[in-house]
Amino acid sequence: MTWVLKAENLSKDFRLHLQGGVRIPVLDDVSLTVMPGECVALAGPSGAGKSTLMRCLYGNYGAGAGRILIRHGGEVVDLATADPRLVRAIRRDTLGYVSQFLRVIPRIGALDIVAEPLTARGVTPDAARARARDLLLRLNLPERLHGLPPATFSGGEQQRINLARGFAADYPVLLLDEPTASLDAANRQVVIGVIEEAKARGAALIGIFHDTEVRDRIADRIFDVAPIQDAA
Ligand SMILES: Nc1ncnc2c1ncn2[C@@H]1O[C@H](COP(=O)(O)OP(=O)(O)OP(=O)(O)O)[C@@H](O)[C@H]1O
Repeated sequence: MTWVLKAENLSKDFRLHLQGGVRIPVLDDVSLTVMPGECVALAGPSGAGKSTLMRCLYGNYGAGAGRILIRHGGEVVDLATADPRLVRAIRRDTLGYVSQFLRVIPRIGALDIVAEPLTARGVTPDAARARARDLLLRLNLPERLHGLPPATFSGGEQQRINLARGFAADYPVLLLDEPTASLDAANRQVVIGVIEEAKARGAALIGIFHDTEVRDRIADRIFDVAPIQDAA
């Protein structure tokens, strides 16, 4: 079997222009290879750079050095240097990201927010909504909420909509940022089940899981993100 995502010698600094250009080194020579069907948990103390690494892997932050290779449509692409149109195509077809907080779109109902990654790929609206409905119900989001814009939903409801959106489209690679942070025990179990199914179909998952019970259940290995002063 061959890898689906490979970060090679990744480095990332932040430069604080409002503070006289102070440089904050966060990632230094990080290399990580992820296989299909594998779940890698990013670990390390607060401030070590886990979220920064995730954002680099999604192409949100440019890397100061290194490559982020991803298999996309039979080709290997370097996300760190890909042009924005290709990055959009990768995010549509190959690389999903479940962030901690839902980005609410005014006036769009929960069902359509979840169905959108599928319709973006050309799935018919009816089929996309049917899949979205199934996932929302499985995540205990009652039907009466499906048509409503989620701006006023609780934190846990919004997180479940985000999860349904992330898992609707069967991405080959999925990034998960604390996917169970706002959930009760019953919903955590549902999410563990959804994640296990994604792994079984061959999805590669990279996540930050502060919830150790969830991490122990689903992670195949831990990848330590070392604070830079310790790594030196
Ligand atoms: N946009 C930014 N500009 C400047 N510094 C940043 C930025 N984002 C993160 N940092 C700094 O980078 C370091 C790593 O932050 P990051 O959020 O990646 O850590 P983390 O390991 O995810 O922490 P936590 O577990 O607390 O969420 C921190 O020192 C943080 O202050």
